[in-house]
Amino acid sequence: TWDLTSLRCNFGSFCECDFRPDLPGEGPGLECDLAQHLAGQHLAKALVLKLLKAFVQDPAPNKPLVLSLHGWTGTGKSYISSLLAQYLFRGGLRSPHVHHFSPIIHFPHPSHIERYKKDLKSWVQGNLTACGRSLFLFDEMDKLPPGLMEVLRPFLGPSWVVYGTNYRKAIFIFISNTGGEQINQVALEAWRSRREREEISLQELEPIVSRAVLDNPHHGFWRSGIMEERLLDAVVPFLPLQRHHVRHCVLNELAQLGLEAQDEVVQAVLDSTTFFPEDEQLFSSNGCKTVASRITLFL
Ligand SMILES: Nc1ncnc2c1ncn2[C@@H]1O[C@H](COP(=O)(O)OP(=O)(O)OP(=O)(O)O)[C@@H](O)[C@H]1O
Repeated sequence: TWDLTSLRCNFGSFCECDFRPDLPGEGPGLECDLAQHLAGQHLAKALVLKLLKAFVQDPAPNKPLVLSLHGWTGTGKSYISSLLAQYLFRGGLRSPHVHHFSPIIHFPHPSHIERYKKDLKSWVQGNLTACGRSLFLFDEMDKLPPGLMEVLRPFLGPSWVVYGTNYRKAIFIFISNTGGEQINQVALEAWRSRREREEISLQELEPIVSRAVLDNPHHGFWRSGIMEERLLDAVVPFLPLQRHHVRHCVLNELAQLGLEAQDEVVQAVLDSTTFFPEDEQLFSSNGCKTVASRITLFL
């Protein structure tokens, strides 16, 4: 049987599939959701919104949008990615045009690297042929078998157009903890010298994070040429979360459960959170990662 959508998709570069971007600042939309719910990430929020708006408004982008998210555990990298999927694609993470790769699930055996390479390449190519507006999410980039990511390089640049499908409309997001310790150090030094957290700039973090990636042989970009050829549109740093950010996460979670903010619950979650460094007790050891599960203990 003929599927009309895929027929249109195969023959036209206009195919937008499930792509329904909803980004603007007023009313519901990604910007509003991030403003309300994303705690403590002024750089990531501004950068992602700016790049995404420009990309989505461009009917013929000259390369795919390629973002690499970096930061300590539980600081919102997966969270922002799932919101992005939700506000770009009907069905969000469950849309058939949103593809999520996790090393443990998809690439568990380093000895199968050649097969993974072949499969990944044909998977990306096949899906981009079906829909130029696809989102590819790669989690835990620092746990991938070495060499795998080099098959993606041709898809991330400006010149990959095949069979009338515009490969340059895709979005690639890469997530890792690489650079997290370095970002934490900058945030700690800022705090120690009484600088506002919001004064920390991308210009100061970007080279530090890029260096950490280039120096990490376990990161998927290692020797892939992706960094060297400047195929990333942005390195997006996530700052470590402080006590008041964790509090924000607790309030988000309670609202999500349809519950009023209860001081005892907020306090109990904060009391059970561990902070570092030892002396200052400033940043949450696992960000907001275990907030949801701990809340249920105190309700
Ligand atoms: N900055 C934040 N603002 C609001 N909520 C957050 C933030 N960071 C984390 N959370 C909450 O904590 C949960 C876990 O965070 P998330 O999975 O995004 O962490 P991560 O940065 O991807 O961590 P990891 O590096 O361990 O994968 C999210 O689903 C979200 O509910």
